[in-house]
Amino acid sequence: GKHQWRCSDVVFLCPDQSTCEQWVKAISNQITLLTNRPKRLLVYINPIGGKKQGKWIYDQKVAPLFHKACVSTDVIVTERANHAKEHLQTEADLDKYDGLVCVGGDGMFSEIVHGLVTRTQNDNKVDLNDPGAELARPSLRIGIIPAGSTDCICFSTVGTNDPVTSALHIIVGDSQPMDVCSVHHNNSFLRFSLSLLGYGFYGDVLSDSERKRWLGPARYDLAGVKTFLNHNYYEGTVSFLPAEDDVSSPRDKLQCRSGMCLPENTKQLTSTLLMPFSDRRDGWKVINGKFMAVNAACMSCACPRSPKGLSPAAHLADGTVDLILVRKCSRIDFFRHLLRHTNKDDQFDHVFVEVHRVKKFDFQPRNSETVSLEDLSEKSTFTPVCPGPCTCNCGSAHSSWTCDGEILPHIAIQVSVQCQLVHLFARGIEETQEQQQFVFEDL
Ligand SMILES: Nc1ncnc2c1ncn2[C@@H]1O[C@H](COP(=O)(O)OP(=O)(O)OP(=O)(O)O)[C@@H](O)[C@H]1O
Ligand SMILES: CCCCCCCCCCCCC/C=C/[C@@H](O)[C@H](CO)NC(=O)CCCCC
Ligand SMILES: [Ca+2]
Repeated sequence: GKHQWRCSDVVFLCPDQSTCEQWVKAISNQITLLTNRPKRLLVYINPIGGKKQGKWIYDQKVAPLFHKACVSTDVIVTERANHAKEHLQTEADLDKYDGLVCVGGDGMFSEIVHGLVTRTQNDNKVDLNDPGAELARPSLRIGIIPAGSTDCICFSTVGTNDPVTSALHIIVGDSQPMDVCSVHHNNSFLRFSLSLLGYGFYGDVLSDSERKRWLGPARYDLAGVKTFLNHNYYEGTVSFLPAEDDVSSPRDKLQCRSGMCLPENTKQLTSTLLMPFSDRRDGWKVINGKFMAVNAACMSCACPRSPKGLSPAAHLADGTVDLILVRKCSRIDFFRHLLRHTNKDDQFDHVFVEVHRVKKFDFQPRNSETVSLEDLSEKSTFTPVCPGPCTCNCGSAHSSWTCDGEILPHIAIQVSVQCQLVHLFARGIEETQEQQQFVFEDL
């Protein structure tokens, strides 16, 4: 139930020893033929993510299953932030392995992706700072054993945050491609975004929650309430290149399910993404405004706190990102909007919310071409939305971007979807027949 997988024993009875040996041999031979199954894995464990249970979860729930399935492992328990990323980037002998395993949350998974993708670009002499470069795809798949606070990437790709389920998807060698957004500031690469890139509300929640890391997962709730009460809005310009196919839309209520987002279903998308960089302004749309939040979700961002996610119909590997613009509104309206993330109501059905399915977008804060966080820390260059005392709670002129839980050092950014850049040991969220029927009736 609820997308959870469990191990089950099957007992075969046979009349004599030699038949038994024949069966064992035949079964082993068949398993060897399953080339999708990984045999050697490199495992990174973040011992301090989430409730600090990463090591325990791996040792108690995952390692015994790998052992049973004859999957050999090298395990690295990280000693500091960026340990896993640097190890992958420079040291790890990747030819020895069939895949990587990340035991931790979204932040740890982001480290692994950054390490692996950077290593792949270096090996292929691709310049990450060039926003128009075609990135090389890593050959190793990544498995996520959820042990963080939000674990939204695991939840959105498997349907549950359960270490045993994730371990079994790794063992059977599932494969799910995944879109990644690259984020640049002018011609310098900042980061990849794998789940939520958020300015305004989520940027403020994350900035505040980083100061409360000692609180564990509860830090997000406390920072969320504080940010909600501050009720800040921010001015800026969003320019975007809409995804031109009209077959899908962020409001079509068609959730991404197992088998939908596979390379064979989305071949045409990868080719349209490789347009020359110089043509990039054709077909772009520009929106100026005062925003409570500018969010970009390249997958649904479903998590236990919001089971249908930030953009329920976003697809895992369709080469697009859903850009959600929440304009300045009253506190009660914003509360209604937030609340709809937690129930079945449509969070986009408000006059102050619009959502676009896009391939690329830029954000430029008002009154600034090159604002960086260093600039913001200097009072002299600080430009408030409302000069002098005001009653609008504008607080400060600029928010910051959160990128999978990390704060970006720049506010003016350019974002571009890298279609199916990485592959996970997952198969997307599986659906029961009743659930399919329900979606059909809804449509
Ligand atoms: N040994 C370590 N000591 C300190 N920090 C670490 C260590 N290993 C990894 N990290 C950092 O910890 C950060 C948070 O980890 P992780 O994502 O696993 O947990 P979380 O923040 O609780 O969960 P989530 O990202 O799902 O909210 C990561 O960004 C990672 O860079
Ligand atoms: C009235 C009730 C209001 C409830 C509103 C709930 C809305 C929840 C949407 C959550 C979307 C999470 C997307 C995941 C982002 C992760 O990459 C990031 C790092 O782990 N976590 C957060 O940003 C943590 C973000 C936490 C935000 C509160
Ligand atoms: Ca997508």
